[in-house]
Amino acid sequence: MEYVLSTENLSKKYGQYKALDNLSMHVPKGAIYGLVGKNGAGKTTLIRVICGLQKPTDGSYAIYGISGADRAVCQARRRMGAVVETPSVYLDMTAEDNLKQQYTIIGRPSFDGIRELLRLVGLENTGKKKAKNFSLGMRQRLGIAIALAGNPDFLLLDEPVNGLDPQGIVEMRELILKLNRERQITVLISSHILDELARLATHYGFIDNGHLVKELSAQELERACRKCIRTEVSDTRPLAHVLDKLQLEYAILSDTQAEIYGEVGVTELTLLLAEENCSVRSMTECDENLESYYIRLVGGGRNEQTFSC
Ligand SMILES: Nc1ncnc2c1ncn2[C@@H]1O[C@H](COP(=O)(O)OP(=O)(O)OP(=O)(O)O)[C@@H](O)[C@H]1O
Repeated sequence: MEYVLSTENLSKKYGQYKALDNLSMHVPKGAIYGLVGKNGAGKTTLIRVICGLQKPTDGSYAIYGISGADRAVCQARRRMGAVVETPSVYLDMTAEDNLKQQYTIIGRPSFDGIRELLRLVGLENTGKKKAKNFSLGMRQRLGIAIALAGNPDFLLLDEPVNGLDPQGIVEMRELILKLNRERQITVLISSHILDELARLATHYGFIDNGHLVKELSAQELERACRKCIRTEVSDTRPLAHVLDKLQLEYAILSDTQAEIYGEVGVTELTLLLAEENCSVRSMTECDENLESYYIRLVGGGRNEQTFSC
């Protein structure tokens, strides 16, 4: 698999405090990678290191396969755009003038493409309105337009929906999806708003105390969060027989334990098992979502409801 960004045991210390602790992650090309972590987990620090705003204390990272320690990483960074913390927007300028300013800073030879960029982020009708009079959502989208000025194919967004109203959140989501699907831009989004990430992300990295606790694709997460009934019986052989008859999907975990997927009629199953002289010791419904999965990973309980049999 081709990775736009990979890190290997990346560490960043502030004095004795480890903001990043042996963090290893991999962002595949074309992904929308959700970097999930609570406040202070190290998300912004990671993005700042990748952007070259801070030096790592230890470990390594590579952008498009080019090591962060290599001089050529500056070239690789030209393919990156980022909005870190608050977007860097000139508040006394219009959206168009902000983009002209950015074009000049990065040395683009003409202002061609600015109208298109404004259209892309939904700011084409803001005319003479200055950025200081924009809503937070408009300012965020202007920040993204500025980050897109250099035509990057990798975009890093630090908490892009923080503080946005529901309308702003929907607009941001549509913009990110459009950039990813229509312009093939790989996106890394840091967030702790899990519901929103779940609508976008194709891959996830869960960060806690500066360490990447788990990395997986959306499909793998879906499988891990699959609704199931965890069942303990006297013997899983008759259970398997009954489940085959009922055409239910299942996984045998041990001689006495199994997971059953899909809609299970608990009473019917218990009666059929009784006919096979198989007794049910317990049935536990497991129904996870991104939030409960995350809480289980970084400590806390699992979303479970137990039926006593
Ligand atoms: N310049 C700094 N000096 C000392 N400590 C810092 C510095 N920058 C960040 N930290 C600490 O490093 C830890 C990680 O901070 P970071 O901003 O990366 O977290 P985060 O996951 O982005 O959190 P949030 O969601 O609140 O922005 C925090 O405990 C923070 O206090």
